[in-house]
Amino acid sequence: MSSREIRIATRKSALALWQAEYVKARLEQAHPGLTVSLVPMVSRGDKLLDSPLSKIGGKGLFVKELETALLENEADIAVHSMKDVPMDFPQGLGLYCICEREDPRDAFVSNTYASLDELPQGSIVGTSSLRRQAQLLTRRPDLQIRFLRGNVNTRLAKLDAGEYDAIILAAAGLIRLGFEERITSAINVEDSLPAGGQGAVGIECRTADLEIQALLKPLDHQPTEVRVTAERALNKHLNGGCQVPIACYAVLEGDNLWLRGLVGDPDGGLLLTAETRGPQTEAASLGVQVAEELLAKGAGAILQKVYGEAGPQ
Ligand SMILES: NCc1[nH]cc(CCC(=O)O)c1CC(=O)O
Repeated sequence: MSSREIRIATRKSALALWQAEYVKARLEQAHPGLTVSLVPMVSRGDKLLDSPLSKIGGKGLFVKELETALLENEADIAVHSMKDVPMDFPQGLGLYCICEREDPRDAFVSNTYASLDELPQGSIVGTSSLRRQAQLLTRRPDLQIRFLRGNVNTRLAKLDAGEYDAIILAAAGLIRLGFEERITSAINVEDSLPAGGQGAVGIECRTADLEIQALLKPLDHQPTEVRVTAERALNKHLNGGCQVPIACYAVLEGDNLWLRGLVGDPDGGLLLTAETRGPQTEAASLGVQVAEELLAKGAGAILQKVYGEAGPQ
């Protein structure tokens, strides 16, 4: 079995390559003698880095090429940031492994100010996440949110060029790429509830490839999988992806899961929240439950407004 080669389809961004190398190292460590190689490819999302993703078809753009490579047997597994993985998989593919979660929080990064609270009135903050924007503007209606996209290195370079007073990034991406010291302050989940799956890496492969699925088993992290399952169930019920103002975050309390969800108006001023606690064996239904509560509070109207502008993913 270990004489088999595993080919990892990956995007070429620094973070994607880091994640693919991480999975390669973990697989080689778990299975001495196994050969693991990287198959780097350019996704449509990477070619369109400067346009608002919400206007060019959503996050799915980053995974489609990788999935095609799996289906055409040009690669065996694809490594993804869980927060970018669409809820549904093409026929013949599925998610078979979720690795241990890195810090799930959003990070405040500034060369001038120590924290969100210290930003002067009217400061310019870079993010292109409607989820971050909705939460920031609700807390600080005075801030000016400016569009910021590109990979992690590009975003930091734009901050350093003086285009923004501060930017918000996922702490996990910064930590993985060795930029932990650029995190000026991590933002409490109470102040910026993360995106579903943020900080977790997942592995997709062919449903029929039981041999690969067995090889992936040692990389699976059960607590992370349970948490991300609840978060993704919430997102799925709201038809959401990363490019919608939906946040959700689950933590384990013994055998119980505590799931918090939020839908916010990107223009600020309105954050709908809901939460529940229940047995971790019910992760998916807890997600649906919180999503239903958000809908009952009026989340549908906010999402309709966003989808109306961008189209559902
Ligand atoms: N949206 C892009 C993206 N996808 C995953 C990460 C970071 C790491 C992660 O969440 O695993 C990022 C960058 C960011 O949001 O700052």
